[in-house]
Amino acid sequence: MPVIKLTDVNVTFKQKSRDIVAVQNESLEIERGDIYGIVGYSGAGKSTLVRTINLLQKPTAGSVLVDIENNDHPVEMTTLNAAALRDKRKKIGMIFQHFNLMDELTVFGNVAQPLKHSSLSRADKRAKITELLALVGLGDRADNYPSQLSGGQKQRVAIARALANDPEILISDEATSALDPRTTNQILALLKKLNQELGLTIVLITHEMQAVKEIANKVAVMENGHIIERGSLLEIFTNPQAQLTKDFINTATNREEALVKVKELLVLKPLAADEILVQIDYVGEETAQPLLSTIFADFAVTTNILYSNMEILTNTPVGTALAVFKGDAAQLNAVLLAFEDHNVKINQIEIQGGIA
Ligand SMILES: Nc1ncnc2c1ncn2[C@@H]1O[C@H](COP(=O)(O)OP(=O)(O)OP(=O)(O)O)[C@@H](O)[C@H]1O
Repeated sequence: MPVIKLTDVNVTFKQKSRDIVAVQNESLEIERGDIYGIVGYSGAGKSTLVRTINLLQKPTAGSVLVDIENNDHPVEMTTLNAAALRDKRKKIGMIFQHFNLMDELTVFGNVAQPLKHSSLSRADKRAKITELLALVGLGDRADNYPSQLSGGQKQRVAIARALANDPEILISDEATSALDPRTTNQILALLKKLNQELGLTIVLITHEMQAVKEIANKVAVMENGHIIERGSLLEIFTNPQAQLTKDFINTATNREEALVKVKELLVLKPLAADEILVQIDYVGEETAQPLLSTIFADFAVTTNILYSNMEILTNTPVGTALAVFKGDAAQLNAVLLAFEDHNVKINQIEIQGGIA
């Protein structure tokens, strides 16, 4: 049983002049322990869809099942009364782009907020807050005020606050969008640690595919209120279908940029008649590298690698290389077939103004 199951969720905002359909009959299942990235440009409907999970946004239609207790008895959130909903929401923490801390409270006071009505004793609350601050790396900042903290530290306070009631699910709504790249990576690393150590399910709303690539194991891409593509991180990165998905991936890798540069280079210094430019895409280190290392011995084809990049996505190496192969036509053809036989994607790339 997934921990979150949205079915045919529709959210329509009634405006004076027209209705805005922010989410159009979308369904989404999130498994316990997932870090599920929801990617899309501003206005795609990401926040609206995800906010239906804790009913911060009431769907116009559809079902929102959440199985917080992990007992295969999910709760239909849309049917809960106010008290029951408050109770469930405690188990769904949230963090935001602008942290939403209370400036007049100390770090300790901010993290204490969600525990105001908890049945814990004063001493237990204090111990809990101290433990949470240590967990997010702010053990020595309890008495500071938000104005004394950097953006990354503020987000850590917000994370500690979101964890105060031991949630099962954490919704991160553009939580790293206001941070610089280094701080972003630190916050993402913290989220990953919480996912691994606490078993926290994380829903990561973002317009940055880079963030998704760092920590998510699943991805949904949204556009105009629809999920236009979804899958494992590996599937989405290695075999994107929609143009929008491809665009997002290009922003998170420098593949496209490398190709443009290599093409420019080869216009200036054209390929010889016995040379071809190829793009090699592979998944898993056992695939392309052994082939590349024996091309000369096997086919008398020489290789000049102009660009090569490998990333680890959910523990699997995913690589791209741009290379010039040089040899006689029959041998070049044999090389291309050998790569395909080993499930390595290889494409010959045409160079405008050159012979390829
Ligand atoms: N309370 C609201 N009233 C009216 N329209 C709304 C409301 N909330 C969102 N919308 C509209 O719904 C659409 C989806 O917005 P949503 O915030 O879900 O997008 P998003 O993908 O999360 O983008 P962003 O990252 O900019 O918030 C937009 O057209 C937005 O203007």
